Amino acid sequence: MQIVRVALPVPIPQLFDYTSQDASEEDIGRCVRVPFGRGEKSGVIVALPAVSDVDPARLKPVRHIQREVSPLPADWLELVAFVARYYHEPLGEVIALALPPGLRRADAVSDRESDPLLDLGPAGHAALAAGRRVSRALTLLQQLQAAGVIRRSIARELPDGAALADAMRRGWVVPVRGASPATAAAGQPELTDEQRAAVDAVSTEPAGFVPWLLHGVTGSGKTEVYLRLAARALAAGQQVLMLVPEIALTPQLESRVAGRFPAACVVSLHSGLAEGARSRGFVQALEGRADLVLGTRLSVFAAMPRLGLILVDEEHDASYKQQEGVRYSARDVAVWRARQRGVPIVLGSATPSLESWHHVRAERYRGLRLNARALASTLPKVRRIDTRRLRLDEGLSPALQSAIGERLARGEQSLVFLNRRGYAPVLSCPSCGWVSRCPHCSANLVVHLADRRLRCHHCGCDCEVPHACPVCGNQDIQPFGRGTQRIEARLAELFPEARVLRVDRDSARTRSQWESMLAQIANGEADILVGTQMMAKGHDFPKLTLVGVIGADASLHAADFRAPERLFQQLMQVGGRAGRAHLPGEVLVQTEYPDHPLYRCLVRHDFDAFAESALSERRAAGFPPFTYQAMLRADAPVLDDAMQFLAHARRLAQDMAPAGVRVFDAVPMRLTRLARRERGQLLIEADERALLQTFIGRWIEVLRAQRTSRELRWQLDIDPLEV
Ligand SMILES: Nc1ncnc2c1ncn2[C@@H]1O[C@H](COP(=O)(O)OP(=O)(O)OP(=O)(O)O)[C@@H](O)[C@H]1O
Ligand SMILES: [Zn+2]
Repeated sequence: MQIVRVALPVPIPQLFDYTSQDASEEDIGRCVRVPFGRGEKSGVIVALPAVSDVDPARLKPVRHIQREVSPLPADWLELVAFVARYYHEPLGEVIALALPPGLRRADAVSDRESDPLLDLGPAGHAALAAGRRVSRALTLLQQLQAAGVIRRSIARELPDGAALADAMRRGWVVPVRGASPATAAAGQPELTDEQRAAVDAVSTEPAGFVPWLLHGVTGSGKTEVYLRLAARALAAGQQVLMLVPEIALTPQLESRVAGRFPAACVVSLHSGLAEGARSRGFVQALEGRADLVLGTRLSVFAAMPRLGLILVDEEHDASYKQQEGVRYSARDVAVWRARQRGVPIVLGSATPSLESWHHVRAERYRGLRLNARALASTLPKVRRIDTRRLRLDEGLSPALQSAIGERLARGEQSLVFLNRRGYAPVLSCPSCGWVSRCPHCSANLVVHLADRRLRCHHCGCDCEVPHACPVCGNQDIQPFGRGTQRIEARLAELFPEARVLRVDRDSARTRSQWESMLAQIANGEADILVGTQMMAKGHDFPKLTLVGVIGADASLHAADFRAPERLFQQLMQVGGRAGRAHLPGEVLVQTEYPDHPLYRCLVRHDFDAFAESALSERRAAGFPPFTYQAMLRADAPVLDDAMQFLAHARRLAQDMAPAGVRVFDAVPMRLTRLARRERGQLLIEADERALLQTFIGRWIEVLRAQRTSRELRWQLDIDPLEV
C-alpha cells in the first residue's frame, strides 16, 4: 500500500493523503480522482510520502489515476508551487487553474488530432507533368507544390483547399514524415537592419536565461523578429512559447504563425477553446509534440519539455494579469519560467510597461530597439486639436470631419477612437434630475440604442429604455454624453456615402463576428471605423491612414496612479494603427488640455520622455516599481461588514508588520458596489519584495484562521494593477 499526497482545488493551503495499491514514483505529476467529503474531487499527485500525519487506517484509496498521458514534469510542479507561494494561494487552486478542466478531471484525453504533414506523392507529380485539364484539385496541387511540405490544417486554408480531400483520395497528396518544423514558408521578407540587429543580438547570446525587452515603435515589425527567433529555436529542436494578450484580438497573428511554419505543430491555448481541444493542445505540449504554443495568459502554464524560447507580445497589456481567483501576472510568471528553464525571453511592445522599461534602465533586462517602421517611411504625424473654443458636432471637431472627408475622397480608411461603448453613458431626466442608475452597482446604466436597452457595463444587468422618466413621468428624457453608437450614427449622417463600421464588444461579440469584421476592414469594405480599445491593439491595416481620438481627456485626471501610463500606451497604440504601409498616417487628438505633458510627448512619439517623467513622479511618490504592493479586498452585501473585516485585518497587520512594511487605511473601493456587493480594500506596501512576501505569508495564515461571516469574501492581490 502506497500513500499518495494530492493537491486538490480547495480554498485552504493543505495537501491531502490517500492510498493506492499500485502507485509508484512515475505517478508523481499525474492527475488523479479521489473521494472527498461526500463527493469526488480531482487533483495532481505531488508526492509519495513514506508516512502520513493521518492515521493510515483512515486514509481512503484513490479512485483513478490518469495514466494515458505523461505525468506533469518536476519543473512544472515547481512552477505551480512558485505561483502558489508568490500569490499566496493554495497549491491545489493554482493547479486547477493551470490545467485544462478535462485533464484535471483525469478524463481520458481523446486521441491526438491528426494534422499530418502532407506533400505531393509520385501520382501528384505525374498529374502535374501530364498537363491534365484544369480542375480545382490540380490548381490545389500547384499551390501545394509552391508551398512545400505543409500541415493538413494549413493546406485546407489555401485558396483551393476545399479540393484537398479529393486530391488525397487520388493519392496526389500523401502524408509524409520528418520535415523540419522550422521550415519557413516561401515569401518571408528581408529583415530591416534594425530587425536583423535585434535577431542577431538574441541569437548570438550564449544559451541561458536572458530577459530582453524589444521596444519597437508601432509598425516596426516586432512580429517578424519573433518569427525569426522562433525559427531558430525550432531548428534547434526546441519548443517555443508565444504569449499574446487576447487571442480573440489576434486571429491575424495565429494564422501568420501557422502559415510561416507550415511543417510545425502549432497549438493554440486559450479559454475560448472547447474542452477537448484544450486538453489535447496541452497534452501535445506536455509530450513535446507541439513545436509552438501560442496562447493567452493561461498558456504560460503549458508544460513544455523542450522549451527553448519564450515570447511575450504586447507585454504591457493589462490582460496578462488575471483579475479573479489566482491573480497572477502571466508576464511575470513567464519571466520566472524563463529563468527556471534557463532560456531567453523576449518581451515586446511599442509601449512597454514602466516596470519593464525601468528594468532595462537598471540593466536587469537587456534592451533591443526598433526605432523605424518596417514598411512606412515615417511614424504618423500627431496633431492636437484644441477643442476649448470649438463647436463640436456630437463630439466631432471640424478639423476631424474634414480630415475624414479627405480620406474618403482618396479611398483611404479612417478610425475614430472612443473608448466608451454604447450610445450614451447615461440616460437622464432634465426636469427632475433622475439618472439611470444600476440597481446593483454604484454605476450608471449605459444607453444602448441599437437594441433599445439600458445596460450595466459592470454587472451586465439590463432593462428596456423607458419611454418616460420613471420618477416624474417626463417624456423628454435625454441620453447624456457619447459612446461609439452615437458617433457611428452621426458619422453615417455626416458622410452618407461612406460605409461606417463600429467595432466594439457589442458589435463583435463572437470570435467569428470579430474575424469577419477584421476581414471586412482588410478587404477595404469599410471607410470609417468607430472603435474602442479593441481597435487599438496590434492591427495592421495598410489603407488606414487617419486616427481621430475623442474623449481621451476623461482619463487624464483619473485617480489611479497608473492611469497616465495606460492612457499614453493606449493613445500611442491606437495612433500607431495609422499609416503603417506606404500611405502616410495622421493622428488627430481632440483635447481641452493641448499643453498637457502627456500629449506633448505623444506628439513627439517620445515614449522615453514620457516614461522618464512618469517614473520620476512614481519615485517621488513612492509608487511601484520603486515599492512593492499587495492589496487585500473584501466584499459583502453590507459595506460595514466588509470594512469591519478590513479594519480587523489592518490591526492584525499593524501588530505583525516589521519595519519597512507600511499598512494603509482600509477604504471603500472606487466602484464600491458591484453586483449587489459592497467592496473595500486595504493596501500594504514595502520597499523590498522579500520583506513584503514574508510578512504577507504570515499575515494571510492568521487571516485564514479567522472566522468570518458566511456573507463575507476576501481576496489578496499581489502586485495589483488597480490601486
Ligand atoms: N522586414 C520587413 N520587410 C517588409 N515588411 C515588413 C518587414 N517586417 C515587418 N513588415 C511588415 O510591417 C508591418 C508591421 O509589422 P508588425 O505588425 O509586425 O509591427 P509591430 O512591430 O508588431 O507593430 P505594433 O506594435 O504596432 O503591432 C506588417 O505589415 C509587416 O508585414
Ligand atoms: Zn450593475
